Amino acid sequence: AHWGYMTTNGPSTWGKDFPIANGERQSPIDIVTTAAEYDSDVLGSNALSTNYTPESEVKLVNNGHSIMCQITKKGVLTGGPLGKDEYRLEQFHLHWGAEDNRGSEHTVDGKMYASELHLVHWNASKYSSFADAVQKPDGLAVLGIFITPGVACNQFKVISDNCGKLKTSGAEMTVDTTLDPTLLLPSNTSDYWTYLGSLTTPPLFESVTWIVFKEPVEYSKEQLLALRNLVDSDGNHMQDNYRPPAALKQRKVKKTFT
Ligand SMILES: C[C@@H](NC(=O)c1ccc(Cl)c(S(N)(=O)=O)c1)c1ccccc1O
Ligand SMILES: [Zn+2]
Repeated sequence: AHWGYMTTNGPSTWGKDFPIANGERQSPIDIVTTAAEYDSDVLGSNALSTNYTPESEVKLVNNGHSIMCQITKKGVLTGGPLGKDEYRLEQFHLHWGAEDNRGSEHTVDGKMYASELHLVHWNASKYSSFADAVQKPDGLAVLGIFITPGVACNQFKVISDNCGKLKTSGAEMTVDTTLDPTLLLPSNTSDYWTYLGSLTTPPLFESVTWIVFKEPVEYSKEQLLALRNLVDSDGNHMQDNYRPPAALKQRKVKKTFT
């Protein structure tokens, strides 16, 4: 049966088809803030920097597990734990709950946010494509942004306003409007946790340098409701499409703030 988030095919069953589910560097994790190590050279050497070109049209896909925006413009992430390597923005997507008290994949001292936005990048300094990079230990970098209910996020409107037209799995559409991924980031992009992990969805490859911002961004109740009305590949409401935290094992989480 296809993997998903239901009792019959959810995260606790993924190890059957994807044995790496019990690997040494799986994601997400619970971020224990007191155990994270301040690492000045992560901060010192060169600050994390994003240089995204705004999309001139927005390509949205209901991939049966999430709503995904495919990026066509050149967008570069570098610095911080990535050093000099340039990682190119490939897509972004989200994970969310059926209610506001759950939905994020990473947790902070056990606290779950209502949703989590993932901007997925691949190492264009070392590999030729996302597909080439996806299985390499330094192949991917993902920005994790916590979402909390509050005021509407204007830049996210192009996605939340079109969820109704992307109801079923496989639905795709191109919206003729601009979108600047920079405006999906929190205002403070200096304070983050970073650690070596994996894709949080099958095939769970251990190829991701995670960068999780401390500051959440706000989406309105209506924007969160729009996500919950999507339908997944089994015809159920796409809700609770988050993997719970995996074991930290022998890893250290670094932080850029004191
Ligand atoms: C659900 C979707 N997964 C991704 O596209 C995905 C890719 C890379 C990363 Cl790094 C992540 S994540 N969540 O770790 O940021 C998620 C998916 C998976 C398999 C087949 C089809 C499909 O659409
Ligand atoms: Zn994700």
